[in-house]
Amino acid sequence: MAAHHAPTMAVPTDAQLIQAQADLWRHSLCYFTPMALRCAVQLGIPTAIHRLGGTASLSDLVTALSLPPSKTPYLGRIMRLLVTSGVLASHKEGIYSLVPLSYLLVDGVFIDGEASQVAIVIAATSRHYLDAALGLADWFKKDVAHPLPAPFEDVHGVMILEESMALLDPEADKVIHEALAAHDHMGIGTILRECHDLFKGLDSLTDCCGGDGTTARAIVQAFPHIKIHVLDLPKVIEKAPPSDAVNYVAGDLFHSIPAAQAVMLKLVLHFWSDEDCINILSHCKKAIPSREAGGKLIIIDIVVDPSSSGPLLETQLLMDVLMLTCTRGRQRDENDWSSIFIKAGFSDYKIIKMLGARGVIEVYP
Ligand SMILES: C[S@@+](CC[C@H](N)C(=O)[O-])C[C@H]1O[C@@H](n2cnc3c(N)ncnc32)[C@H](O)[C@@H]1O
Ligand SMILES: COc1c(-c2ccc(O)c(O)c2)oc2cc(O)cc(O)c2c1=O
Repeated sequence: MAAHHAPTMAVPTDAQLIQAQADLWRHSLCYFTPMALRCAVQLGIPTAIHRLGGTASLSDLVTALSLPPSKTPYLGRIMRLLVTSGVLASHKEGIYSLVPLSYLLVDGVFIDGEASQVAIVIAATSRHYLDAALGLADWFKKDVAHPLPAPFEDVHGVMILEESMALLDPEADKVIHEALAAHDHMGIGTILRECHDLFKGLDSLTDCCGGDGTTARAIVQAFPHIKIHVLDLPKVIEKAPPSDAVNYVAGDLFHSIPAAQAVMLKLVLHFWSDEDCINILSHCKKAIPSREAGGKLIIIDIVVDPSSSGPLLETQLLMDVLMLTCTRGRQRDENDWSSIFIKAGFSDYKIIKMLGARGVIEVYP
């Protein structure tokens, strides 16, 4: 006879049902917020508000953006959603202004030498990402052999950031690379200001997977005596802007990492599986001297704080599901980090600072 289990939850009250229905609508429809954001960015609304002196009415925007005046009330409805979700501000009815988030979406605004973050919005709301996310349930049902392809690969037949993506859809590939650069480049200025001691006393540093050297050039500008090697794939190094300040090395981090007093992995490990990370970290260990000689790894990556709550944790978890959907990597909490450091042969680590969703970690041999 089947066992009867007591219901785990009492039947909701009418008040709870009314609230639950509203919450369900919000959870099912909240994807319209990024869609409204995409629409605003594609129309150029943040740039128009900035050029209009920081505030704009609906009719100012319609004129500045050459939209048909008949669309004014519809634009007002999109703007209302963007104000409610904190993307724009409206201190006076019908007058809109920028907040720091929308300031990041103004054309021609440079923060720490980096251009706007528009590409992040365009890539994250693009058909390729949405198709991959729509394929999640099918992906879960498939029992695929190791290495497990990400849903993005499952749906599109190529891994994100893989060269063949450019053959499949050159425009999408360009947007994804621009999003990667926008995501990764922003923040080195803050790191240099907030974690000055991180690089103090170093005579050499390898920026492992340092891309086109943007981060390395910022570090060497602040610490001119540090000799910096930038390791990345040959196709990336070939296109890097020439610089006397950094030594570009075309190679593969799974094979060899240029020796230095410290090796930095900034926004690299979240792309890779635990197994790959342990392999990468073991190579890094061979590239640095002992702790006594000042050897260390510098890891800048998300450190999920499961004990926190609110928008920061939600951001970290959304970034984790982005990684699940598009890569073979994941975002890690302190226990996850500690476990891969130990498995790669390191003796100790210290989380130097949390900068928003990201953490700055020193790892010692
Ligand atoms: C997420 S980006 C790193 C961002 C960069 N550290 C920064 O802070 O701007 C990842 C980089 O890893 C590089 N990469 C991927 N596979 C690699 C490999 N096997 N060896 C070396 N570099 C690799 C990519 O070309 C890309 O530039
Ligand atoms: C291109 O992928 C996107 C990343 C990303 C992927 C892999 C990495 O190793 C990274 O360091 C970054 O990150 C973001 C972050 C966003 O907020 C929005 C995005 O669209 C993306 C990417 O598309």
